[in-house]
Amino acid sequence: MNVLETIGLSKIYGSKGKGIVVKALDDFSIAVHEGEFVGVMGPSGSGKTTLLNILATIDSPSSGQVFINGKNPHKLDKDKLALFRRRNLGFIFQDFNLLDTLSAKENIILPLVLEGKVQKEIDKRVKDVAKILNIEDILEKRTYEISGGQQQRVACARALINDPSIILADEPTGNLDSKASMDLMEALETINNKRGATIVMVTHDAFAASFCNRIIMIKDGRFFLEIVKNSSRQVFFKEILDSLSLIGGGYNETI
Ligand SMILES: Nc1ncnc2c1ncn2[C@@H]1O[C@H](COP(=O)(O)OP(=O)(O)OP(=O)(O)O)[C@@H](O)[C@H]1O
Repeated sequence: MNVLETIGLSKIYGSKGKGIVVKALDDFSIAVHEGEFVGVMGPSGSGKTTLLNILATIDSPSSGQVFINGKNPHKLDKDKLALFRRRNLGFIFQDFNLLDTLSAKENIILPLVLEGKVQKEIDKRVKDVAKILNIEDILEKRTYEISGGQQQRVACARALINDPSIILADEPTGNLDSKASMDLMEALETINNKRGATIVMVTHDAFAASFCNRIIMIKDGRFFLEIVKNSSRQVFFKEILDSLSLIGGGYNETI
């Protein structure tokens, strides 16, 4: 079953009258099945953030449609949309986006408190996700008392706690060192494998991308190519590097 489907998405910024028109997405269609871990890659300015913002319903498309679990969230009114997002989407951002006045645990349970869940249910869920993400020992700490890597794993726990239909991650390793990136990607891989979470992750990082099952490359707002992991992560990593050198746009210089 497709958890996510986009049909002919286009996004135009600016107005023709003012002479500045940018076509950030151009007839872009993808389908993501339940339980997939999909990476979105492409050169700077290719439309990745625009796509993620539209999927996250932060922005709306100029034309085309988005379906999440068969429903088009862009057609919902404000109240229904807030509920839809809380129940269907989990978010992981580059800069963690945790509230520093709250403890790690309080950050994680926020979506459940908003849903009015009972304490027993909340405690059980926190215990489960904390174990998967190896953050059991830091639950009572404030965000400024824990490392960046731990903060990002707390953010993952918050994204996962409501069992969303899909987790959207925007450059989740962007602010992490290589050890913390490795820990985070292993955690996302476990969430995907053991909990069957569907994840769509935008990344520049070929190493992080090698943990995905499938990579979609985007160039100038259009679908460019896709690669599917068929063997080991190491082989997939090499295939990703090869595709990035093909797509150009600055990737060639960094490889
Ligand atoms: N609010 C906006 N108004 C006008 N143009 C925009 C706006 N947001 C993005 N763009 C333009 O749309 C295009 C796609 O931008 P987008 O941020 O989606 O790319 P990206 O692939 O995420 O880039 P990066 O990897 O550098 O973050 C770019 O040409 C960008 O300048």
